[in-house]
Amino acid sequence: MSHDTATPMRPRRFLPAGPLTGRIRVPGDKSISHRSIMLGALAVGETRVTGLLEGEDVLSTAAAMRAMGATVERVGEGEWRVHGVGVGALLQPGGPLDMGNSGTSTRLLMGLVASHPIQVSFTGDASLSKRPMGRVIDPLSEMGASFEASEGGRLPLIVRGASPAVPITYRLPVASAQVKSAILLAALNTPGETTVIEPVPTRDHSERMLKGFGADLTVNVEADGTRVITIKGEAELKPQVIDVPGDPSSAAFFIVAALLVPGSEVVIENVGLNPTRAGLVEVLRQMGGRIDFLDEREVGGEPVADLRVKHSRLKGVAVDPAIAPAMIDEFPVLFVAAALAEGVTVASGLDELRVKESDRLTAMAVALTLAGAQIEEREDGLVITGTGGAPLPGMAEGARVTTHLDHRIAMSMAVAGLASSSGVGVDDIRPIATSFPNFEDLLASLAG
Ligand SMILES: O=C(O)C1=C[C@@H](OP(=O)(O)O)[C@@H](O)[C@H](O)C1
Ligand SMILES: C=C(OP(=O)(O)O)C(=O)O
Repeated sequence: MSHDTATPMRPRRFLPAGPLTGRIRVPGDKSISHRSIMLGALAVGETRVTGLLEGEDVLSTAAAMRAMGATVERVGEGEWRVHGVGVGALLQPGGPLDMGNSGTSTRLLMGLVASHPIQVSFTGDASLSKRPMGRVIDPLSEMGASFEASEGGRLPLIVRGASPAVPITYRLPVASAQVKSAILLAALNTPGETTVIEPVPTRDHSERMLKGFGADLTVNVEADGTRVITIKGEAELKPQVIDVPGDPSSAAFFIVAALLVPGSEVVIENVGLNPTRAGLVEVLRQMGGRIDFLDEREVGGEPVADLRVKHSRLKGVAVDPAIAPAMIDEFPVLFVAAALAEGVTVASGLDELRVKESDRLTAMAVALTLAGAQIEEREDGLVITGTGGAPLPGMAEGARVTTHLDHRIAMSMAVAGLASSSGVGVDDIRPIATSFPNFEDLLASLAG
């Protein structure tokens, strides 16, 4: 769904809150939800999914897989059934695929299409149309696919799949799970063995799920931590039953809100804690955040726990750049936590944040400054001097921060509003529905 034309902007002011208390459950993990539908659509037979995130990004993936021949049906809240067409049997869609705001849908589906004998045109909203696709065009071209992209390798673009595609060995030049996954998905319908070399580990849901669906995939970790992922092509995927764990990237907003608002104590149930995703909790604990894991268990092949979070006095830290991939989507809300900590937080090595739904370094530097925080923007990160626990001043009535069609900026600044003296105005909360449709309801339930 595209926000730029479909409905008018929805501004909202987020006011200071009293203690946040209670138990909540956040929606299913967005990365795992996308992959459940894509892999289900390639398996022959019925894949059953519970806990699927019904956000706009995942609905874009569902619509695209339907357009390419799969049956993708909602049978209840978060409960979906997918009947796949089989690897190699995707159909040419009748028209362009609208990817809305979703980078994951676009890049992973470009990979799938690249090794099928079809031609597909991809479009997206104003935010997605600014994001770089060259990073997937390069390896997929080596595999034999051809592309007609807009200037700078951007959407709208056309992919012409290769049949047969050519297996490659590719060393990732950027730490990106989307690029890795695009190549692995293309490899499913490519004869021979395709190898992706990952010098810096990124989220490994594709590897876990491809193995779960029966693909022949191996991961070797070298002495320096480099991961070498090899997958055999012309795979036959078997349908699965998948229970999607709660999204740690969505839980992040409530973790930080509970840490910042005095008197808060919140339990967030069923949060995915895959080590390639759990960086935020580690950094917040280093800052002095009181976050306990209750009832640690496994859901859908992923580690999960209930998180108990209590208001805490946070201290600034130098964030180790090596942890960035394990919390890449959580930096905007970490910056909010840092703005109320005691002392200075330095976050660096974050060039990738400039090519997300917005330039998240500039967007957060500008927004937090408007809310009264002390921020220095650097080329690859931010330096934030915290208030020492005092609320942010907030903003005058009628003033609004710009979210640039970026859900994570909107939700991060909502949290800043709760932890402010006079509230924070957000210019547009529509994008929140891309990843977290019931964010406002859960916030209201905790604020009593
Ligand atoms: O593979 C995925 O599901 C994702 C990978 C990350 O993107 P990059 O691969 O661009 O880092 C992340 O930011 C995005 O929200 C989801
Ligand atoms: C970067 C994100 O998503 P995507 O790349 O799928 O648009 C995100 O959800 O923060």
